[in-house]
Amino acid sequence: MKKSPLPVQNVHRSEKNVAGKEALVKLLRWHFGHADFRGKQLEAIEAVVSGRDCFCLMPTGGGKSICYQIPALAKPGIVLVVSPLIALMENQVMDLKEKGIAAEYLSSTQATHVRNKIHEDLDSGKPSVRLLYVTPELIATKGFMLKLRKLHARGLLNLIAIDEAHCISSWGHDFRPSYRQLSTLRDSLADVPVLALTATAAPKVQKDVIDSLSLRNPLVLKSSFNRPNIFYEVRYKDLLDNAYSDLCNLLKSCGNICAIIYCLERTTCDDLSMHLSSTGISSAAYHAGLNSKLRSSVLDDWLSSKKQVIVATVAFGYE
Ligand SMILES: Nc1ncnc2c1ncn2[C@@H]1O[C@H](COP(=O)(O)OP(=O)(O)OP(=O)(O)O)[C@@H](O)[C@H]1O
Repeated sequence: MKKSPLPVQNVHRSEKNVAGKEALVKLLRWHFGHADFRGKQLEAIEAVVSGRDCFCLMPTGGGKSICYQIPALAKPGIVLVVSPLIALMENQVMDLKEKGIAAEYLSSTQATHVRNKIHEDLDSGKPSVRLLYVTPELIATKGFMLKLRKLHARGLLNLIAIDEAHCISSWGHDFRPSYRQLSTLRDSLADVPVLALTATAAPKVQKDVIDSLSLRNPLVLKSSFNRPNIFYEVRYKDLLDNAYSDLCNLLKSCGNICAIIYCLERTTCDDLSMHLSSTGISSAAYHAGLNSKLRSSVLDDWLSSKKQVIVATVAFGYE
């Protein structure tokens, strides 16, 4: 069943912080079913809803999306989300739509009629979309920037959220030249608050993100990277009689497993995967030496539990 948006108005006029918080928690519970905000989420949301720029460093899976999804529900207008991956945008938009939240993404992969419909909505007197996901490449086009300016002139642009903001920095591990173009957002849409989100902790990258996006007196939030639900154990390969058997025993002792084993080299992935399969653990290798069709079928098999273990290089996770 689709939920109708809660009629929360003036959350942004939260001189009384408590009332603002209550309304925001209500939105979180109603739309996402979470009991309360986690870590620095509320601080980030309150900052951007009040019009302040924010730089938010949170570990992977820390709950960054809520920091721009709740503001989209708390104020009339549109939140623009810049995201580096079309697959990521598709997933989030699908999830949001299932929750009854009006979200769309614009990408070159969409059919023309789908894109046209979104543009018609944006041009209409009262757009229904609350979250609009786009790639940095689209922001760099003159036509789309003009559209953003028009939305802004009509008072409809609430917030610009830049996901995976470290991609803007050439010091980062995922530098993406088109992210550099995002610096023009501040020139063209000067007073729209910007929320930069990343899980990359290097101080050089953080400074570069803040400078490149010309964030003004941003609230800088850094969450702890300690994940109490994750257990770490180090075993020294040199001290083991047979590292492969040790690994097999460990996997078998875990029962019904779903695992990723990272290796440094492609040949090790192939070799180890073959070894695991020979001992009855269903497994497949994943690395850049395999063509994209095969990689995606390995991924599907793992996601659908047809394969228990993926033995991968860092290619797994980048695509
Ligand atoms: N306040 C909350 N309470 C409970 N669960 C939450 C809360 N906020 C987010 N989550 C859940 O945490 C998970 C991770 O959230 P999300 O995908 O936004 O993280 P992320 O920081 O964007 O991760 P990534 O770095 O992978 O993009 C999701 O399953 C989400 O539903």
